[in-house]
Formats: sequence, structure tokens, C-alpha cells
Amino acid sequence: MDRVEKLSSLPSLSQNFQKLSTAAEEPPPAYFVKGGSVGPVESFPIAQIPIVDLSLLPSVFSTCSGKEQEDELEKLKSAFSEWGCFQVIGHGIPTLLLEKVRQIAKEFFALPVEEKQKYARDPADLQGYGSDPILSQEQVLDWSKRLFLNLLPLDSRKLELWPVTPEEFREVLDVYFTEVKSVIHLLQKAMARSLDLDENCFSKKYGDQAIMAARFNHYPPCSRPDLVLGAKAHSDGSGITVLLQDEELEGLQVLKEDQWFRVPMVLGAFVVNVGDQMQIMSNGIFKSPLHRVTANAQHGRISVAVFYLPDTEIDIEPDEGLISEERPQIYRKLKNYAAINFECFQSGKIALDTVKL
Ligand SMILES: O=C(O)CCC(=O)C(=O)O
Ligand SMILES: [Fe+2]
Repeated sequence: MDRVEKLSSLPSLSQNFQKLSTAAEEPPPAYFVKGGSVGPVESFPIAQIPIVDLSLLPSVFSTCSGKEQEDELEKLKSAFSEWGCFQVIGHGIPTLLLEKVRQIAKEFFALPVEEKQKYARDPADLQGYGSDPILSQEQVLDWSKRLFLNLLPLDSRKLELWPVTPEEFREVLDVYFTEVKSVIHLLQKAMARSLDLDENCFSKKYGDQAIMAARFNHYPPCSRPDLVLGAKAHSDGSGITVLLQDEELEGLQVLKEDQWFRVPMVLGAFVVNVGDQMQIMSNGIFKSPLHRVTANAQHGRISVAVFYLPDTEIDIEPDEGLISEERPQIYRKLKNYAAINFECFQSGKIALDTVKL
């Protein structure tokens, strides 16, 4: 029996978890977005983000015709260079496992506060349960709670912060992350091939100690969704992000040409985002998109983001196959982008701009 099958034989998680959508709370001014209203959610157009079928990409099923593979690779490339994201289907991760991941997230966030506080984030650390780290006095706060856990390298895990309630939490997360890692490896190959590079060129750049982390996000209902954001506009400092959206409530928005678009929910799909480090390695061809999450007056929302990042000790730089006279090198060689990102956030700078040549 493989690990996913084994999970399906676990006792079903309790269905009657506390409703996450309790009474909407009134936000204090520290949460108000600068510059006035967010605007009614319905006023934002729906993003026509491509849906990429991973099972049609090369090296997944060799039965697909060359033409189908080429078309799917072209879709991936244009999605990553125009939107910076796409929805991926045909990834092979069983729906049952996705349901379990959403369910452990909901059950954890529905626990009494005292219970969740057992996993509280140390103010000096990223891992654990809590609000977004406050890094500057002017920072507008996000209307959310998070549980952030390192997954890889194994010795970076703080297992004492991995919930023991719900009982299945650890096992589900372990099985899920292994599956997502395989999807990421396939995506990296496809990304390289879409740029006519050797298919292993991106995976090699992540090094032997590539970093993987999960962020469980909970956005409680908020009485003033016109004034606050569940997550303020940001790009991911990762290499690549695989996001499992809520299946009942939309909320993610992505910026394209100065316009915010709503990212629709697609059954069984992940949203895959280019992170800043992939923008660097692709010499700016792939775009790390600005995205944000809106709040909702009636309902809570959850999402689970898995971030994949290069080893902090390894140099990253644009691939030389993507540098030419027409497209000179845009970014310098650097290491530990996460640290650069952190410092920039504190001083109000955009990290990607500071690493331009
Ligand atoms: O909740 C979402 O849909 C997006 C979350 C996100 O952008 C993140 O965790 O970085
Ligand atoms: Fe994000």
C-alpha cells in the first residue's frame, strides 16, 4: 500500500469541526489599507489565467504527441511570463489527499485559542502559529492567522510546532509535501524545457539542501472587507509556490498591468506562482507576480501555500542560456535571497529592485 492509499484508510476526520465562520470582527485601524478602500470584490475582473495540464507535459506520459506537449509548454511559458502564475491540473495528487489537507487546516484553526497558542511562533522566528511578523512601524497588518512550518531540510523542522490535534495533521502534511515536491520537480523540468534549456538546469540550481516550507493561512470573517486585506500585496520570495486554495471562498487576486484580477477557484487545481528567485534565474522572463488576498464579511477562508527555495548557501543568478545581447543579464549573482528580502521589507524597499545590475 503506498502512502496516499494508507491515508485513505485513516479514520475520517471529524466532520463537525467548529465553524470557522463565526461573527465577523471589527478591525482596529492598524489593519486599514493605506489610500482608502479596497473596493467591492465583485468590481474586479476574473483573471483569465491559463490552466496547464501537467499530464500533457514532456516526461510525464510519453504517450502524448509532440504537438500536445509543445502546446502545453508554450502555455506554461506564456502564463509565467505574462501572469507569473497558472492553475495546474493533471498533477496526479489524489483529490482525497487535497480534501484531507484542507480539513486538517480547518480543524487546526477551529481549535480554541489556548490550544493553538501551544504552537505559537517565537517573535524572533518564522515557524509556528500567529500573525504576520511585524517588521516595521508603518506596516499595515494582515487580517489573518498563519501556521508556518519548515519541511526541508529535515533538520530545519521544529516538530514541537507541528500540531498533534487534529490527530492526522502530521501524517497528512508529510504525505502531502512529498507529493507536492514531485509536482515541483516536474514543473521545474517543464519550465526549463519551455525556455529551451537542459531540463535539469533549474533543479540543479536549488542545490542539495533545497528549502521547503508550508504556510497554512486562515482569514477569519471581517466586518469591513472594504478596508482591510487578508494578505497585503506581496510577491513570494520563494523560487516557486504551490498554493492550495479554499474550495468554497475565492479571495486571491493577482496584479497584471496595474489591474487587480480575481483568481478563480478551479476544482482539483493548484495555483502555481513564480517566486522572486525564479524571476532572477530566468533573467526576468518569468515574472514573480504581486498578489493579495481580500477579506470577506460572512465567511472565513483557508489556503495552504508550499514554498520551494534554493539552498541558502548556494549562489543563484540568471541562467547563462538566457543572457544575450538582446537580453543582457538583469540580476546579479547572490545567495540567501530570503535574508535580502527580509531586510528590504523592514526598510520599505522592493528586494528584486535591489539585486538588479
Ligand atoms: O491565501 C491565498 O490564496 C494566498 C496566500 C499567499 O499568497 C501566501 O501564503 O503567500
Ligand atoms: Fe503569496
